[in-house]
Amino acid sequence: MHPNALLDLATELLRQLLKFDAPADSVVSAFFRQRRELGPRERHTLAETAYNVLRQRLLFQHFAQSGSGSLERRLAILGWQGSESFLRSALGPHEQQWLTQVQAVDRSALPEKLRHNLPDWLAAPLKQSLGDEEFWPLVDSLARSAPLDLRVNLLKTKRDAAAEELARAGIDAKPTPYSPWGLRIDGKPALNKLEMFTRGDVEVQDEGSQLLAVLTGAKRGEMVVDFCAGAGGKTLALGAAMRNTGRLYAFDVSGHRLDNLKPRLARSGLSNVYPAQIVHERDERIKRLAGKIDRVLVDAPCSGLGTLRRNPDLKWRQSPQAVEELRAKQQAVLAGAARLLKPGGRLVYATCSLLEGENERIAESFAETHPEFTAVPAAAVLEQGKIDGQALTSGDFLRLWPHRHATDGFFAAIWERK
Ligand SMILES: C[S@@+](CC[C@H](N)C(=O)[O-])C[C@H]1O[C@@H](n2cnc3c(N)ncnc32)[C@H](O)[C@@H]1O
Repeated sequence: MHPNALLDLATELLRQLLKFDAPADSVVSAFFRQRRELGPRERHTLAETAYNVLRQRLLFQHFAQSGSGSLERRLAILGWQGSESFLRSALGPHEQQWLTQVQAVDRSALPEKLRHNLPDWLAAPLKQSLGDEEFWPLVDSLARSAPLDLRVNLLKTKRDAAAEELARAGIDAKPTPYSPWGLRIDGKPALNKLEMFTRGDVEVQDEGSQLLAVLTGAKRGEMVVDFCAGAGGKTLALGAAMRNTGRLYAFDVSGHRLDNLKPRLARSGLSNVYPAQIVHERDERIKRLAGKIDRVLVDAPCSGLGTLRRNPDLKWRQSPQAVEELRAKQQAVLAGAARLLKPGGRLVYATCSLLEGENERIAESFAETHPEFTAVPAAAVLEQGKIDGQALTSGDFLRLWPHRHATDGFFAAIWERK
């Protein structure tokens, strides 16, 4: 494609994304669906450029105050992720000069806000949690894209065998450092055409997500509920850990999300999963199962800020008000789900948020109002599975950070019903 045409497309894509009226990944997918003529390299350049702008929006908006042309074109030039000579061949002489000037700016001398590219309401609590020194490594990790992790379906194959099959397809996969089921891949090869993927031997799943299933500890023959199952990433991991026995209920209020579980379930070979749409956390179905369940995972609706490497738009689409609303929901969902457990049963509350407000504070308030539950240290549970619990926890809780663990940000708290 001609450089001018590709730069125009990047400009148009940014125009759509910067409205922030839908998640970036769905905007990008819809944009590509309408332009089937685009090849893989062009798609890669467009998507990476757009995500780079979302990641460094404050810095690029600052630079874009100078220059000419539409704001989105200036941002596309600043965030360009293809070859520089290709980009430059699309630029007029003024744009060339402007880009050279901007590239020469010493970024380390810029104000903090232009270096961390976070809204104030988010930067402040993160600094508070991590301290000034560790805040910057987090910022660096959020500026990069995430690796691609796979969970090997042990019902169908072994981790070594899956890695060998990937190697035969020219894909280098290494065991993940903590999850016993994980493989990590560099880059983003198209996996969904591989036979091992359509056969259900592997699923794409961040190592952190896999560890939530490890913490739930579902066993053969048990009654287990995945309370916020969504498209079932964790359901599939739980079902495999149960060796396709017992009963695993996959609840969610969103029928649409549960629909996305169905093809994954078909690939997985699992027959112990019962997906069901519930109306809310006080649904009749929950009442009927109260006191009967061995393990409940509450993968709560949250701000998703732990996934900023993959979803950098969230820092611009979330707000303190939205987080407050989520906190109320999280408390209600956790309290509703807790009623399911039988004595001795295990409850896991998890989020993919980095914020203490959605994590430690929710766990603490649950503990205060639910004396019938005893806290279980996450490190102890991980160590039973021969995983380095100390490295992954803070106090009683699992606390995963992109810069420390190369996973998305995750939190989990565990209790046992007395
Ligand atoms: C973090 S997502 C779950 C992701 C999923 N567990 C996975 O691994 O792919 C949170 C889910 O909670 C669901 N949800 C929101 N309110 C709920 C409620 N009151 N009861 C059950 N699920 C709820 C949302 O529809 C969403 O799918």
